[in-house]
Amino acid sequence: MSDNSSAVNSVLDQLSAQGHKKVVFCNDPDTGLKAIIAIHDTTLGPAIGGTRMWNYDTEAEALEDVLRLSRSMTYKAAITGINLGGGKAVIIGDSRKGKSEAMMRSFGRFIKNLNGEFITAEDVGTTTRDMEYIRMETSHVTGVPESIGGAGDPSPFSAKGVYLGIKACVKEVFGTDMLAGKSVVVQGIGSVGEHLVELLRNENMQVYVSDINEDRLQQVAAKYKAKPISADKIFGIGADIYAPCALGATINDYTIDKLNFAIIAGSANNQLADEAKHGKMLHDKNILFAPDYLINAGGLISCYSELTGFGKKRTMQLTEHIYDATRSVIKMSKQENIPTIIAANRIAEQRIIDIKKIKSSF
Ligand SMILES: NC(=O)c1ccc[n+]([C@@H]2O[C@H](COP(=O)([O-])OP(=O)(O)OC[C@H]3O[C@@H](n4cnc5c(N)ncnc54)[C@H](O)[C@@H]3O)[C@@H](O)[C@H]2O)c1
Repeated sequence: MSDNSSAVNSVLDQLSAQGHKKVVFCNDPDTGLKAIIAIHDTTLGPAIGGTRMWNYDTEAEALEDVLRLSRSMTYKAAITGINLGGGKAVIIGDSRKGKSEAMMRSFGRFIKNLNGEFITAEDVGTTTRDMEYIRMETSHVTGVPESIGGAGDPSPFSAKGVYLGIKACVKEVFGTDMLAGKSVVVQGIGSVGEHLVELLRNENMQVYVSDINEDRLQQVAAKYKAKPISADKIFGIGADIYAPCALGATINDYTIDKLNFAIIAGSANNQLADEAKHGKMLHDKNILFAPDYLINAGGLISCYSELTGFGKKRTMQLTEHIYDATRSVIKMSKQENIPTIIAANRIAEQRIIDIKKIKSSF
């Protein structure tokens, strides 16, 4: 028998390192499903997190991604003031070729077996249709279409939160939250990016847009009178704000010295390749970073509303808190001379500590 103990230890070590509660590996040869569900923390409520389908090169890469993303969900829910914990799921495979109803329903059964400890939603590589398939097997799924009782597409709420986060940062840097005349580069004009461009153009901002999908780039640029720029020009442009709305880790060892912006505020999850290192470098360079998990929480709030039965009005009210929450993070960062991401983490962690206390008191 081969000795797998070091591999097992290394997975458990990874869980311990970031404080994860549980990881479930899902394997269904009949449908080709290979997935990992990570539950980071459930102090505040059941763990919620999207299901991402991605063609990871290795299982180790998939595990690393799901652990990182599930931890962010804990912080996002905590700082937003909602009663949910953090989780995430990844399905390993090509979402354009490898998906089927049977696979999604099989995945739904794995979620069902967690008895409500994990609730999922749409993410990169999955659609509302996939959520409908999961719903056929379990009620522990949100972001299903409005036609079957869900809250529908969360991206307008995500964009609204990012817009409010930008406003809070502009207030700090320029002394007023008027956006007119300020310049912004929006990287990635998909579901969230397009809504954001609309909100920013409505305020007469000078908006540069970039997307690897050339047709979409030209279409969105023309629709909102934004300026299209190629992906490799992003860091050459000097603008007031950089709004990463594509994939994560765009602030890394290679890009950090090229950043010519006063503010970074966008929807992409995990924008800092190394949270501690790059958060500190931005702080030292006097670039104001709006913590991604805070300002992109509108989508999570929409899912929470779906679970609790709130309507769109209440969802928007909760999303509007993102402005004040961002201001609080900036205030703490200044007072304690710490990076904004560290300030946000402390506020989120404090809420979890406080709620843990009241849970043990009765
Ligand atoms: N949809 C939501 O409500 C929501 C909520 C929170 C966080 N987010 C995060 O925000 C980001 C955008 O989400 P979305 O739903 O708009 O995704 P999406 O898939 O609809 O859009 C992403 C866009 O980015 C483009 N893109 C990819 N790589 C690029 C690159 N290198 N340069 C420029 N463009 C690139 C894609 O072509 C696409 O148009 C993701 O990181 C997502 O995890 C989304």
